[in-house]
Amino acid sequence: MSARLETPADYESLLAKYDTWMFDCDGVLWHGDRLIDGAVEVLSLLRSRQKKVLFVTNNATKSRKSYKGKFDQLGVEAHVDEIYGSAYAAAVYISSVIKLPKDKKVYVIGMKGMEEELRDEGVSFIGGTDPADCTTAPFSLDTFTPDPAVGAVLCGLDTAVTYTKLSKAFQYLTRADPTNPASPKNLETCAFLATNEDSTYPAGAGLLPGAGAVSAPLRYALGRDPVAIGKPNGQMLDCIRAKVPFDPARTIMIGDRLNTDILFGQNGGLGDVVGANWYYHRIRPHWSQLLPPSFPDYVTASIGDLRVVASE
Ligand SMILES: O=C(O)[C@H](O)[C@H](O)COP(=O)(O)O
Ligand SMILES: [Mg+2]
Repeated sequence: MSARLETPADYESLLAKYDTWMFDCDGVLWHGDRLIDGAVEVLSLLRSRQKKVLFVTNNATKSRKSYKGKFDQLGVEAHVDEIYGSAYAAAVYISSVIKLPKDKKVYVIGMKGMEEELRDEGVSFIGGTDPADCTTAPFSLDTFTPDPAVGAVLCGLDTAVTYTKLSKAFQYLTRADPTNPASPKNLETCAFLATNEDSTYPAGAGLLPGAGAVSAPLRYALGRDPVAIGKPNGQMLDCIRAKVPFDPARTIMIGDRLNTDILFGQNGGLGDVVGANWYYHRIRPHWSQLLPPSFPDYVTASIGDLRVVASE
């Protein structure tokens, strides 16, 4: 079971053990645009101790560059090569792992961040923030002409998700065999990808439906799950490793979700994982059946608690 971090000695022992500190963002560094108390001091303390600081977020609404803007706005020191989001990981996965042919496109259910990362990776896309897709007008198959170049659907957190977007994505994902959505022919013709599957995300005073809740209608209609690229998937760690050398045994992950952050740390063979701002998120039923409960090595109320070291 998890040990509670309490005394300066508890924190000093982690500082001695770990050179690289990976931080989840939503729910650990901030809630929406409200910074967690003490986050700035703790990050500068780690930098003063020559620690490598990395930010690893499943939030696909922003690109790494636009996240840098958010960090700047909040007065948090961060460099683009320290920031890894699921939009970036998904763009790299499409361009370098599944190697989507250059004449193919991605149909996007997502926001500007996903579009920026796909563009930066040279991946063509449609949908996303296109006003023709972000419409609440009724969707009609009679007037819809699918783009024959679409070879993948990528779904992430999209606060402007519409029935039109879901319907177009569903058409692309069942084009080869419309009578049997889950048929292997559909799988071969169009990849079903998700940046991440977080059921909720902490925004300001409470929780909102997360990326997993955006792709859920498609999962239900298709009768199959997407390939989820963000945490806990190792793809995120591969993206980091490609840019920043780190020793997993001397790396610690701090997160607020069992089935993404904690599992990501454990799957990646990281030294320890710490649950911060800790509340056991509801784990969607099918997760709890498929996965053994993963618990952090340590828990703390907030990353701000690490200040106890600085106050010595
Ligand atoms: O996509 C979502 O549901 C949220 O953006 C996600 O939960 C937040 O990502 P985090 O920074 O906690 O990994
Ligand atoms: Mg989080």
